[in-house]
Amino acid sequence: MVKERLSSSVAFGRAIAPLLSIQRLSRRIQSGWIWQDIDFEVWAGDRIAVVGPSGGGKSLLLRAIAGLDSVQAGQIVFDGKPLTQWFLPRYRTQVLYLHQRPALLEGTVEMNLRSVYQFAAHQDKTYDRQPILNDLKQFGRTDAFLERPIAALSGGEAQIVAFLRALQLAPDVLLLDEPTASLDAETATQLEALVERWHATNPHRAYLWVSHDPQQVARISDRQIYLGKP
Ligand SMILES: Nc1ncnc2c1ncn2[C@@H]1O[C@H](COP(=O)(O)OP(=O)(O)OP(=O)(O)O)[C@@H](O)[C@H]1O
Repeated sequence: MVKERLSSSVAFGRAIAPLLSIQRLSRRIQSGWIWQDIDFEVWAGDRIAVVGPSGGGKSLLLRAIAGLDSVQAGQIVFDGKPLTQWFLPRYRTQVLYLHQRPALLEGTVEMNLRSVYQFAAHQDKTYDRQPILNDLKQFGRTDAFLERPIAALSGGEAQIVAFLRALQLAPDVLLLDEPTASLDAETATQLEALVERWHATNPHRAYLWVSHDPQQVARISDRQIYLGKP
């Protein structure tokens, strides 16, 4: 069962076409349908929370939108073009999924930040240290943090690195899967601020954010997509 709650603030000043259109999307696993006939649109500027009980299929929805899992019916249209017609690595630079427990490579923080530029999909971009240093300041960290080995990072620090690695690529849409679930309140607030800054920098941007925390949902979203039993 999917319900969409719209706040009154999202109806005005919109672009003429949605960034993402989710059309009659359905996902089945061995035990049956997780969700069926999901329909909604993501417009430039949207801040959407994906909410509902555990097992409702929130992660599976984000993974499907990211093109990481296949679906049994329906389609996803991004920028006017069905996902099936997108070169997936290119699509995933623009619609970017962030795991709850991000995978980082062995080596230093900076090696991880640089590593994404090796991929063909990012070859039109170059690593820029200064904005990263500015962002790190927000987390109370200096240049020395870039030299830290990944193996020595806390879970929260690893999440910060994953965010910086993703945001430096300037995606259009972020798919955030409980990104602050394992963080202390201060780091969670800082990460929220980082996402808000990324979002506010360009009116073309939007995000879907899975959260179980009603207070966070109120802070970070204008609309909610509910997945689960009615
Ligand atoms: N790859 C998979 N194969 C089969 N079943 C899966 C797979 N991934 C998830 N599931 C099942 O699908 C259901 C929905 O999983 P999902 O992780 O999307 O839920 P969720 O709403 O994100 O839950 P939570 O809030 O606890 O993170 C769960 O019952 C889960 O066990």
